Amino acid sequence: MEDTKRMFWNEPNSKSYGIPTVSIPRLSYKDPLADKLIANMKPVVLTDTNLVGSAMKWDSHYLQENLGDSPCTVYLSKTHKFKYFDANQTKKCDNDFSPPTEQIVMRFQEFVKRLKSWKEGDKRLYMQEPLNEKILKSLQLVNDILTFNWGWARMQQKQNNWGPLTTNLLMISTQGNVTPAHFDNQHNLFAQIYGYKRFILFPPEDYDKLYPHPVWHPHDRQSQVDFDYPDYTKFPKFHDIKGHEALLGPGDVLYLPLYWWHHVESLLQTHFTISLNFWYKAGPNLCLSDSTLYPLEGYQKMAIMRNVEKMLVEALRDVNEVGPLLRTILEGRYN
Ligand SMILES: CCC[C@@H](CC(=O)O)C(=O)C(=O)O
Ligand SMILES: [Zn+2]
Repeated sequence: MEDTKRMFWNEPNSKSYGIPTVSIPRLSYKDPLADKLIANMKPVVLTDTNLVGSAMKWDSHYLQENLGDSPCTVYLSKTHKFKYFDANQTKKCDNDFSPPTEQIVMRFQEFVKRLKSWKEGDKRLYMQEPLNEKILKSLQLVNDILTFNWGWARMQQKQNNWGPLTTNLLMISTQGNVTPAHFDNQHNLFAQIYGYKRFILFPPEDYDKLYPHPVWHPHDRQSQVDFDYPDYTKFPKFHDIKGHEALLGPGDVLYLPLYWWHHVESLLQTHFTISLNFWYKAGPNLCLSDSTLYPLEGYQKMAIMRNVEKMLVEALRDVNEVGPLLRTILEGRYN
């Protein structure tokens, strides 16, 4: 197994996918440029927000003490990839969809036990559980959460017109796990608590280079391109992709704008990584109105493309008719 590990990972413990990247700016949250980047929906790493300062003591022992018998959702994968899928969308796939990961619920203490004994070659583990009353039984943990830097988070939410906070997802991943390239339709303040994660981001307008699965597919919002073995015949434009890269360590917060693609991996410096995200719904500026500025931004065009695709699936009923109809509109008229 050792060789496999070496094959995939070169120093410093991260894969090289052969994708040219530029660094995402790392700024103090006090730097006016930081707020400017966030206002313009550009990614930025903030180094000193203290957003989850009270969680910096969260290690497996502390969390076991405070989450012990709480049920938590754990994904298992035979590979290092944890590609999200919506189990409710498999019916349109006439059973040729095989889930790439297993989802099980186990007591947190059981998860920690398996995490600690995990070794290369075992099924990989990825615990992903929203912080809510279901698992928050310890006053100590509730107090930690109450002492997050909510003032700063709320100020960002307000001044950037984000919608409501929907989720704080607690993530605990075995080293080397990868969340393949996808986008979310929420703004994200991603806080790294323990260990290191490497992000490669792509702007919304790279939609054509990342070939997302169709909107009706269980892997909606996920790129079809396997970054380890890209199929350049099927996905030729992936050749021209350029990324924005950031290495996140304990205390760092990445502002990951709505609809920005991201590929995320837990590095090998530590046996596991701990992260907590803050997902905010999109604000009203996603809807077109009299005050909309033209030309439209990449994320606005992405929303339009998704709405058109969804409308066609709805209207035609048969997903196999969507392509031919779009080609009829396009060929000889718009190309
Ligand atoms: C389930 C969420 C996974 C996370 C990426 C990662 O840390 O592996 C992500 O994609 C996000 O926070 O949006
Ligand atoms: Zn995501």
